[in-house]
Amino acid sequence: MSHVLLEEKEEKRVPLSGSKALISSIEPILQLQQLNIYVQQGKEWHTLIHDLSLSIRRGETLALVGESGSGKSVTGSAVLGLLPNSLHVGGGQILFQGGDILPLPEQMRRKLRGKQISCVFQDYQGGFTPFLKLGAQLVETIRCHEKLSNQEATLIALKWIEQVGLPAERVFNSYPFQLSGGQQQRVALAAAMMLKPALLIADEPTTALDVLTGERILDLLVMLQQQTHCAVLLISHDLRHVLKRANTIAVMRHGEIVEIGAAEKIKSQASHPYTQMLLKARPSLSEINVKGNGDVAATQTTQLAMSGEERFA
Ligand SMILES: Nc1ncnc2c1ncn2[C@@H]1O[C@H](COP(=O)(O)OP(=O)(O)OP(=O)(O)O)[C@@H](O)[C@H]1O
Repeated sequence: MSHVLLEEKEEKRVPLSGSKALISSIEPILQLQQLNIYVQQGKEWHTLIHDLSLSIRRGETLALVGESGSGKSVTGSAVLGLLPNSLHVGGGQILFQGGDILPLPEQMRRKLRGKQISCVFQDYQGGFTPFLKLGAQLVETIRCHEKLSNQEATLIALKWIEQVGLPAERVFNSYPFQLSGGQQQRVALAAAMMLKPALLIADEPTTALDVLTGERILDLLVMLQQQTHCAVLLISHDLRHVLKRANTIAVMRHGEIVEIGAAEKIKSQASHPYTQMLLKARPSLSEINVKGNGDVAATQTTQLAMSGEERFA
């Protein structure tokens, strides 16, 4: 299918009212159908991802979880069209808004990335140029994809910095190193969402952050997703961390999905022993008592306004 067709479909998108009930009536934004990815070792190709199928609808979050090395990031990279040369998609389809994007030339995949399929990674610093002010970087990204003047792009960038809970003008005029990790991840989220993508791939967006900052970033991600109704592929090694934020959970092990289902069902009736093991793997944040001035329940702490590390000094 052509890129033009993808853009036509993009324009015909119907915004949802936020009701999860509406989700099922809309065609999937992303569908992976029996995806197979191989790695080259010497002269041989070995299977890394085997017959992986999943789908995410508009307004839905699917969490792809599993232990380190299970193939989550490779799957996300395949959707983004960013697989390294040593890895190769050897079968299956990646349907984006109904069309298989695997056969598209790199130039078209690049156009999709950032505009219609965006991403945030664990390494938020890697996403920014260290010696350029953040505002200039956001404006450049916007103008790369939209025919807008500098002034128009600046207004959008300022709006989105504010949207992620940061003081717009100050952050706009800051270098990345002048912000904390949590603040930089907020700006990375603004950058990922400001072009209103149909699909956001969030690959371990909280792993490099402390637990409470990570919780706030995930809450922010959910809030932005509800505003924009994009589909989210949330990649995490921590099942319990994503349970309450995802509609669907897909559990990966050794390159295969071993269990997939509604988050509530996975939580209460996980059938695969590996899923059950992940559920027992570590306590949820709500079960951790944070020691501070007296014991403070972590769930309460996350509801407090941005504080400490995240407050813009
Ligand atoms: N460029 C590469 N060349 C060869 N093998 C790779 C490459 N990238 C990843 N792999 C292999 O693919 C498998 C899946 O890696 P992947 O990064 O997707 O795991 P993951 O589930 O995302 O793990 P983590 O949670 O640690 O990021 C691993 O065995 C890894 O060694």
